[in-house]
Amino acid sequence: METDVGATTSEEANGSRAEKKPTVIFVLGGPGSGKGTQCAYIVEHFGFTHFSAGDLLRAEIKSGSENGLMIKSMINEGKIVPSEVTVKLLRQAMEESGNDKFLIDGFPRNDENRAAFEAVTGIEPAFVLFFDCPEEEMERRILNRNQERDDDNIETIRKRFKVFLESSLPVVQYYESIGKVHKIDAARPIEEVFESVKAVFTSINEKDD
Ligand SMILES: Nc1ncnc2c1ncn2[C@@H]1O[C@H](COP(=O)(O)OP(=O)(O)O)[C@@H](O)[C@H]1O
Ligand SMILES: Nc1ccn([C@@H]2O[C@H](COP(=O)(O)OP(=O)(O)O)[C@@H](O)[C@H]2O)c(=O)n1
Ligand SMILES: [Mg+2]
Repeated sequence: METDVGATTSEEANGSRAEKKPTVIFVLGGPGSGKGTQCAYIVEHFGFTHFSAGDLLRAEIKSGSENGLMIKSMINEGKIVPSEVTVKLLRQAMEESGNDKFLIDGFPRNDENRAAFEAVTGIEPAFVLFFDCPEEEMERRILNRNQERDDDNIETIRKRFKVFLESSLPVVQYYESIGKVHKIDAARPIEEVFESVKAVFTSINEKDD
């Protein structure tokens, strides 16, 4: 029987009314698979705010932060920066954005990243987009990328591929095991890849209606 009409909930009464958690989609795939490129299109069409973990780390180096040198040397070695640093940057960026729908690209890159984000934010991704692309194609794309990144040289690229296989693919496999992965064939022209991406977002929106 409904007897509490007009009453405050216990959450309101103690001042800690739970806010709705933001929607987060993780965008994963090897280096050069097209994560950043596709995120730009998703933002245009579906109103998400996009954060690239790599971009946030590069901005942190530029800002002259005390972690800058450590981050720079890890990126140049293709290694994964400790989650403490990356999760803090992501959380700050999300808070400052004012939006509640996020595409997080290039994160989580290992199990430590995944567990730390969940522990700190309490957020689990709505789903995960995984851009599947052969290494030769990713290598070709990175070597043509022209973003003047210190890590876009053949020696570091090979290290990044190794880290991707050893540490990042297991995260994708974890999300696959709980049915959250939408795998996209990323070895096609940009527009064709986006057609598949669009189909994923459209079907999710329809489910919500
Ligand atoms: N489907 C595609 N076909 C060919 N080149 C692509 C495709 N998607 C992205 N690129 C190009 O490949 C490079 C890497 O793409 P980017 O989006 O930066 O990948 P990631 O963020 O996964 O490393 C960029 O120069 C981009 O313009
Ligand atoms: N979650 C993350 C993401 C990136 N990084 C670092 O940043 C580098 C570049 O990441 P990125 O996502 O910009 O690279 P791409 O996959 O876009 O080529 C990685 O090789 C790591 O050294 C990290 O340590 N942790
Ligand atoms: Mg990128």
